[in-house]
Amino acid sequence: FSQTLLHTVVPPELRFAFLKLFQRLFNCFSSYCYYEITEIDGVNTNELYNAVQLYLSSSASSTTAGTTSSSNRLSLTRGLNSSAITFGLANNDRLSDVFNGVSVVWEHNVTPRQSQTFSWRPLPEEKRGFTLRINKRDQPGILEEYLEFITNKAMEIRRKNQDRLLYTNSRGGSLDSRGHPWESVPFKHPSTFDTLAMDPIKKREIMCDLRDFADGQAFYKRTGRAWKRGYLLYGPPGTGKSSMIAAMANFLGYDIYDLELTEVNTNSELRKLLMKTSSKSIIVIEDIDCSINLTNRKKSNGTGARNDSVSDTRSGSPGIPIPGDPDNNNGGNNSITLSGLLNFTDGLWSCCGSERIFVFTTNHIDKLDPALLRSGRMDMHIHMSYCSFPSLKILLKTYLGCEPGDISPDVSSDLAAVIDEAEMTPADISEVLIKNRRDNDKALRELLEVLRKKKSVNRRLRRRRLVADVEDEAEEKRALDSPKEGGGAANGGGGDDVEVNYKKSEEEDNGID
Ligand SMILES: Nc1ncnc2c1ncn2[C@@H]1O[C@H](COP(=O)(O)OP(=O)(O)OP(=O)(O)O)[C@@H](O)[C@H]1O
Ligand SMILES: [Mg+2]
Repeated sequence: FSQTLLHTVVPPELRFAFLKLFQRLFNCFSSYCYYEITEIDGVNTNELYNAVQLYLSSSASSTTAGTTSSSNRLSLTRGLNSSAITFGLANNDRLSDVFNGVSVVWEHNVTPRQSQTFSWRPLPEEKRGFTLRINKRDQPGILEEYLEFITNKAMEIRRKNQDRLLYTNSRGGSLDSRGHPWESVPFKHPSTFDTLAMDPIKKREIMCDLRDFADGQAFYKRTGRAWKRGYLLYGPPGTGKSSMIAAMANFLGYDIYDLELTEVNTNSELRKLLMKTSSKSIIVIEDIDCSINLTNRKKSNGTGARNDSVSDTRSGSPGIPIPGDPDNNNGGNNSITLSGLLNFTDGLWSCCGSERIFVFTTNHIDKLDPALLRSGRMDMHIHMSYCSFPSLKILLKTYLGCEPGDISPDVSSDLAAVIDEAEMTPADISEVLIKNRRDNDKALRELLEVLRKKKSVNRRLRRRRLVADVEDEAEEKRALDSPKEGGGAANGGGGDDVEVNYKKSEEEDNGID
């Protein structure tokens, strides 16, 4: 009505000035402030617009129950790499929100773009934006805090909606068209802490540790520590180390960077890879003992003068330069070193992002340099062990749907009696269960049989090892005593030992089997 009046009464040349005056008057008497957040800011996409859209989508989805939206028409979208559908305000719809006790109103404005002005990239046909209305008396205190809250919330929603990504550096040092050294695929591993077979107490401890880490921003800031954490997973093949990493990523909603160390040529390449990782991610180096030679940090450049206090003195392995050694400048080396790796996890560069978890896995913890194992470097050492009875119960539930009450007490106690000595990995046991998953009784029978067989094989092996050890010991004694008189007595003693141990273990075996 006002516009029609304006057009009829005011001559065209005065209209603009009149409109401005009217707006000023309106602003003087209005008790609200209005903020425009447009989709395109000049030629760039306005990140704040996307954040507001996502934030309002979470409120809008709850308005289907009719709480704050002024209409019941919502737009639905599904983004790239996302399995979730987001709700949004439809064109020119309004939504009220309350933050820290202050009410605000959002309006989504969509108007056709009038004429296609010159631009380096095609602009959308519609002009989109949000208008935020805040009461003038509330505005000074709330605005900044509210927008930061929206940005953080949007990030959280984006992470929750977006499928995890699995990155790899398997292209070697080459970069993709965007100059990125990592390649990514959607990460769809279904392993979770529910399906992971391990001691429930240990599992809860790990989950609490991860939760504390993810919620610990204030703690890490207060204590002056970099917001990162290291886990070393060790144990025989097939005990669930990789499954644990997938479960961690799914639990926290983090991406995974699977670092193939054999594809990295230099320390600086390693640093570049680190710089290109994002926050909220798990950086994984699998089978770290096989990736590079990480054993000896003794000087290798021929001088032999200096020995690092944490070095492993095993002989035979080629040396790795010592960090900070003036004779041995790592920066110029064209190979990756242990010090480079330690800087990667621990040094100043490791803090170029935040909220990151480092996970190393190995089948042979004894092969690792003590420097890697030192506390503070790998914060938690997690032993993935052979299947125990509590772990077996989880596998039976996952694969056969058997609750503990579904298994007869006899079978249950038979399984409990053999499982530890059978030393079977969860991977081996799951194979037996998968094969017989259509018939629970058959699966349990076969499992018991396999476990018993494995147990007696283990016993025989142990017995043989014991005999061999005692014989070796006796042999050594004989060699030492041979120049002296009376060596025969020592020999005789050693021989008796063998006999006694042999008999004892045979009796044990017969008794149980
Ligand atoms: N603890 C476990 N809980 C549930 N499933 C497991 C567990 N351990 C192994 N599995 C099963 O066995 C398969 C192999 O396990 P996984 O790859 O996690 O073992 P790993 O310890 O990483 O072995 P490797 O040392 O050879 O890399 C998985 O697909 C998984 O289904
Ligand atoms: Mg693995």
